[in-house]
Formats: sequence, structure tokens, C-alpha cells
Amino acid sequence: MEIAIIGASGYTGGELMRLLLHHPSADVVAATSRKLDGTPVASVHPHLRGLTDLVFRNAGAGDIDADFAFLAVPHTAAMKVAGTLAERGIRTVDLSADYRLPKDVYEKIYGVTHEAYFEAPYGLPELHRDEIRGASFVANPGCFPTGATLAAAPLAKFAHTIIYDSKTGVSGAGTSPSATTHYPNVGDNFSAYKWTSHRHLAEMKQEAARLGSTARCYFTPHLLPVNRGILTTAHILLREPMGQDEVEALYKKFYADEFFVRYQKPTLAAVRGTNFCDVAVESEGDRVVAVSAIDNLVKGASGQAIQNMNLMCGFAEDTGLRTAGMFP
Ligand SMILES: NC(=O)C1=CN([C@@H]2O[C@H](COP(=O)(O)OP(=O)(O)OC[C@H]3O[C@@H](n4cnc5c(N)ncnc54)[C@H](OP(=O)(O)O)[C@@H]3O)[C@@H](O)[C@H]2O)C=CC1
Ligand SMILES: CC(=O)N[C@@H](CCC(=O)OP(=O)(O)O)C(=O)O
Repeated sequence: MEIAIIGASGYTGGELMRLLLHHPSADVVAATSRKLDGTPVASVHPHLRGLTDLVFRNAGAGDIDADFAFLAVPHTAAMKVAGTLAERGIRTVDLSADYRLPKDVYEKIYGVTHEAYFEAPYGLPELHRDEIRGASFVANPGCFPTGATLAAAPLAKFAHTIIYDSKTGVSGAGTSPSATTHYPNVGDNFSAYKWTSHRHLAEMKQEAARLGSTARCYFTPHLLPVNRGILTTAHILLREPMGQDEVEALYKKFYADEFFVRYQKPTLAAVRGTNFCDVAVESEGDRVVAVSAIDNLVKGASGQAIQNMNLMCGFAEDTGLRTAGMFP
């Protein structure tokens, strides 16, 4: 299957290229960038040197010949090309936020008018596999909502309140430098940001509601001095207390058939570079602490996008994604 990566010079674009090298049915034939037309991909992604001869092209959606596309561009850029790809019959996973929420919610949270709205399955396979399978366009979830939702999902419908406290690596901010991501401000430092107003809270609320939960949801992200990974501590306040054995059994049963969710003490190192989400829980009765770890660029973005592609195209869901982490 011929693949185009639109926005291939960014972190998630590079990660798509790295992971797709291991996919037996995928051949990346186009890598776009507006600024790097004619530049070898390996000059921006040096870890791919010797593994790809592709050259970036400044190509629009109308110029791309491929069976499948990944949109690895910022929100609002994706909506400008999604319709053209669909008209041309190119199945697509959108890594941006443009199709994750209902139109009115999206416009309120992102403060923009959606120019080309249509409904798309929310690409969290562990919860929405049936809608994703065979779909022609899928909205890949945000990185924080992936780790947070998988941490709370088994207990969400028993909760009256869920507080998500997440710590992320800096690559979540993309390749464009800013004062926040400048090394002296991040290295040997730790801080909270968007304490009560991060836009990913809307996705977390949406997914909790789809799980039958009426819980109030809160979210505060923090910036870690690491490149990759998100560790989420979900404080799940229950309507009725549940003991450790019951809660642990519930999680193990909920994820029993999920290859990419492992029940073990979560650490960033064990999931780095992988599509795994590690999760574990501890109960103190009316509060359960559920912790999850993902790699924001893999299960939080490009790996999950390939997991979705596999479902959309009828490949085994783990094709090209059976990568181990690096520990220590
Ligand atoms: N980083 C992460 O952990 C995660 C990112 N995402 C989402 O995935 C998408 C890509 O993220 P990431 O790779 O980190 O971003 P980067 O900023 O690293 O890369 C963005 C890419 O899009 C291109 N681009 C930028 N602006 C435009 C535009 N207006 N029109 C077309 N192309 C554009 C850039 O190349 P050029 O400017 O040369 O065209 C570049 O290739 C974003 O929507 C992001 O929110 C989702 C989950 C996690
Ligand atoms: C460290 C950092 O800045 N992380 C980003 C992650 C968001 C992201 O990538 O998400 P979308 O796909 O929804 O834009 C942030 O907090 O905004």
C-alpha cells in the first residue's frame, strides 16, 4: 500500500516514517513539507539515513498519488486538505485535533471556525474498534487524552469525579521552538501549564461520557525535562468504595484482549519508542489512583495512527507495531 505523509518534517511525521519501515504492507512514497521542497528526508530525520531515499516535496493534497495518507500537520491545516483526500478516495488518519470533537465543541475550544466539518470515528482502538474498522477517515486522539482515557476507562462509570494529572515530554510541543521549550527553561526544571484550561480536557470529557460516565473531569498538564513520554496519574473518586482486589481484577479483565495495554507499574522508559500503554491501579477505597504511561509520539500519535490504519485496511492491528521499549 502506497502511503503519503503530509507534514513529514515534524516529529510525528518522522515517527510515522520510522515505524512504517517495519510495516510489511506499507511503502511511504510521498513526504511533504512546504519549507523543505527538494531536501532529503534524512537531512531532517538523521536516524533514517540509509533507510530511505525520499525527498520532501511541497505537494498539495491534489498532487499526491497514494492509497493512504497521514495528516501530521497542525490543527486548521488538516481541515484544508481532508476533503480533497476524501474526494480522491485516499483513506486518511488525521493526527491533528480537527475531527476529534463535534463541530460546536471544536469551534469553542479552538476558537476557530471549522471550514470543512464531517463526522469521523475517534481513533482510540481499545474503545472504538468497531467504528474504526473499515472507515475511510479517522481522527487520531490527542496524546494526553489517550493516556488519560486508558487510565480511567475501566472505572469511569463508577466515578463521580476524575482528576487527571499528567506529565509530558517536550516533543509534544512539536518542532517549532518557543520560550517554553527552550532548553534552559526546560532542562533541570519542572512546571505546570494551562492548569485548568488545556484543550485536551474536552476529549477526556467526551470519552468519559461515551463510557457511560457522569463524572466531573479535571486536567492539569506538566512539562517534564525529557524528550518523550506522558505519565498520567488519574485520581478516580468513586461513588461507592471498591477494594484493591476488585479494582485490579476489573482492569485486568477490561484490557485482557488488548495487546497494546499492559498491566504493570508504568514508567516512561518501558514504553519509549513503543505503541504500548502501561497501566496499574491502587485503591484506598473511595479513591483509586490509576497511573498510565505512553510515548506521546507513538501510542500518543504516530503508532496509534498506524494501529488505526491497520484496522481501516484490514491488516492485523499490531502489524509493524510489535516494538519493545528500551529499559533502562
Ligand atoms: N508531538 C506530539 O506528541 C503530538 C502531536 N499531535 C498532533 O500531530 C500534528 C503534528 O504534530 P508534530 O509532528 O508534533 O508537529 P511539528 O510542528 O513537529 O510538524 C508539523 C508539520 O506540519 C507542517 N506544517 C506546519 N504548518 C503547516 C501548515 N499550515 N500547512 C501545512 N503543513 C504545515 C510542517 O512542515 P512545513 O512547515 O515545512 O510545511 C511539519 O512537517 C499536530 O496537529 C499535533 O497537534 C498529536 C499528538 C501528539
Ligand atoms: C508539551 C506540549 O506542549 N504538548 C502539547 C501536546 C498537544 C498536542 O500535541 O496535541 P494536539 O494534537 O491536540 O494539538 C500541548 O500541551 O499542547
